[in-house]
Amino acid sequence: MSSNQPPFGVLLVNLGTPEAPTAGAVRKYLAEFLWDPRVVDVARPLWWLILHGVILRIRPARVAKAYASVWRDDGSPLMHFSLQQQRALKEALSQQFGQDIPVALAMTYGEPSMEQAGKVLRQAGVNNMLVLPLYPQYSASTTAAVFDRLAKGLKACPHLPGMRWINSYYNHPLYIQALAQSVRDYWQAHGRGDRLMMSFHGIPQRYEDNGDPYPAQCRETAHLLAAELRLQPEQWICSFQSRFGREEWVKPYTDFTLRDWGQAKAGRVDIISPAFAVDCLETLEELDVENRHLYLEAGGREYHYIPCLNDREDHIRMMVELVMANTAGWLKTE
Ligand SMILES: C=CC1=C(C)c2cc3[nH]c(cc4nc(cc5[nH]c(cc1n2)c(C)c5CCC(=O)O)C(CCC(=O)O)=C4C)c(C)c3C=C
Ligand SMILES: [Fe+2]
Ligand SMILES: [Fe+2]
Repeated sequence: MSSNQPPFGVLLVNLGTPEAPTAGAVRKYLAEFLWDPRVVDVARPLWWLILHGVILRIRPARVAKAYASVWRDDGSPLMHFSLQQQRALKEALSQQFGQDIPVALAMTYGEPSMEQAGKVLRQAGVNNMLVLPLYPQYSASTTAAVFDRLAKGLKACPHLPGMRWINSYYNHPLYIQALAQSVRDYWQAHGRGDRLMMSFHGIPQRYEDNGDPYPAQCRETAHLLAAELRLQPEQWICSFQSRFGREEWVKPYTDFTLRDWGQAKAGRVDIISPAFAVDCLETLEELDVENRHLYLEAGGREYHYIPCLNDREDHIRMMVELVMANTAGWLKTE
């Protein structure tokens, strides 16, 4: 290993997002994302007909409008905050290790692709790579899809780097503490609600029945966060959002619960979404706009959305700890 060669590099991976808030770009994104059997497991010929014959003809125009309402200068919120996170982690790791640690960002669907990120790491001289999927809770539909896409991206690589992999961090003490601190910070600035809703992206109930541990890990994150905040059982709920299609998804549903609470004239609800490492369409549009209207129109009094951890210092600190714990033996001095 030459003296300026880094001991390892980090590959951060998130889901992917359209390149523009237009129907065409959203169609391209959804066509790739929703064709992955890890995401939708319906038999291929039937799913091809439904996807191309129905969904991709109708959904992109509606979803593009939602993206347009939250779009940023440098892309969608998911892209904007992921880039911020990548820069912050690189900076923090370089300070921690006293040398430059390359950190590349890839998306499972779209760009930057695994191939592009791999090139960045290769050019930086990386021989050992830690893969950190940005999903606190493991799901076959997200984390395993990263693995599939990474393997595909490495097919043409003659000399694979040493590789390690972080499967999940749903119960990591620093992750729970960062979530709790973000809630406390929010309460400090905006007052405190009567109930805290912890709303996670859902998956079909069938996926859990077939062994996907994601909902159980979400429930565990929620319990740990409630305990950290010393909440009583009636002060919090773990729910699931972002349903897609007609089959049953894991329950309770965020939107149905908010409607019921609104109709029961519940007071102030605070909502946080701990399944997402960064804010995205599903938080800034679905939770902060759509579900806010739903709750207030049903009769609820006040609704507050608490942002994702994004590039908060305690979030980045947790990532540094994850990296340190998973790169033992890769440092020159060890
Ligand atoms: C069967 C469909 C879907 C499954 C299963 C699913 C699981 C899942 N998704 C995330 C994280 C994100 N999903 C996002 C958007 C999104 N998700 C689906 C469908 C499924 N997700 C769709 C169709 C969309 C696109 C928007 C829409 O058409 O409604 C996003 C946001 C992307 C962005 O650009 O902002 C994220 C992030 C998780 C964590 C998860 C299961 C664990
Ligand atoms: Fe999703
Ligand atoms: Fe959504």
